[in-house]
Amino acid sequence: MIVELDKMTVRMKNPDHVRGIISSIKKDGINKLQVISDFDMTLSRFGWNGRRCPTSHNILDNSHVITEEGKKELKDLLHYYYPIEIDPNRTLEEKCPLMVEWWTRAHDLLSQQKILKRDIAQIVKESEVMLRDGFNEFFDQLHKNNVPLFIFSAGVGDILEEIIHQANVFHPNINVVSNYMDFDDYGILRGFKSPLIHTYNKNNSVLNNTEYFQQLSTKTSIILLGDSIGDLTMADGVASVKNILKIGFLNDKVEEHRGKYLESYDIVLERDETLDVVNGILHYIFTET
Ligand SMILES: Nc1ccn([C@@H]2O[C@H](COP(=O)(O)O)[C@@H](O)[C@H]2O)c(=O)n1
Repeated sequence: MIVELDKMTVRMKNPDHVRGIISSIKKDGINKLQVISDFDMTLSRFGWNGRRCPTSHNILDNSHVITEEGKKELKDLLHYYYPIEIDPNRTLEEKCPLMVEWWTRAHDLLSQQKILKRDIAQIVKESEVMLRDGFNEFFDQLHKNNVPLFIFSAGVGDILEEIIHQANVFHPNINVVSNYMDFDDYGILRGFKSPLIHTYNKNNSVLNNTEYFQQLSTKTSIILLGDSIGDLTMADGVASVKNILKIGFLNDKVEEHRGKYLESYDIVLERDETLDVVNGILHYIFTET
């Protein structure tokens, strides 16, 4: 029914279950659907031409406005904490305080760098960030069909919004919750607004009374897109979920993480830098039969 599900990059623990959820979403109709997605390494690419693409944090870290010493300190943090973030042998209880430590230290370093609000657009333009192939179709299909897209990101909100704007796909159906920069009256970065969102607290605890989801209480079918085990709780604020299809991009240390991802996500996309499968599913749901 969806040819993209036959791609070599697709793995499913229970293909019949997946087809069942997709059929239920289609049967319940477009009016009941919402998409909840992570940003970094989910809507943006993990790699291109054998090189890692930057996260929204990395875009700032590597930019011309950061001193050489600042760049080194930020890189040292990345090299220390990223392996912890993706370590399958550590528990969430172990990881959470360390993630808070990473984000806090990185945000403090960035806040000492005199970053100007007016430089953000240029910083993004000069970066190597790329949205996944097929992003135009993804954003446009959702917009055209009035399907809300909620982007829940532990990245930097100002940066990811600018990326989406520069790609000309920031449509009115999009809502973002992320870490936003706090600029003073002179437009100089002074800190980051709370609450701090890291990989493993993407749930109700950082959504203001889940006001957004309350407005969307009739949207009982969900397609969830993520690249980390932490992304699986992004839909926890939705009161009445009838159908949920969880699609996970497995980008890094694929063999080591495969088992856990197959247990957790309905569809696992291994080293797939495209949105082909998501677009195929959306196209099937949106096409009248
Ligand atoms: N200082 C930091 C902190 C985090 N990261 C990475 O950004 C990703 C953001 O999370 P999403 O929820 O948007 O996927 C996260 O996976 C961290 O690896 C960073 O690069 N620098």
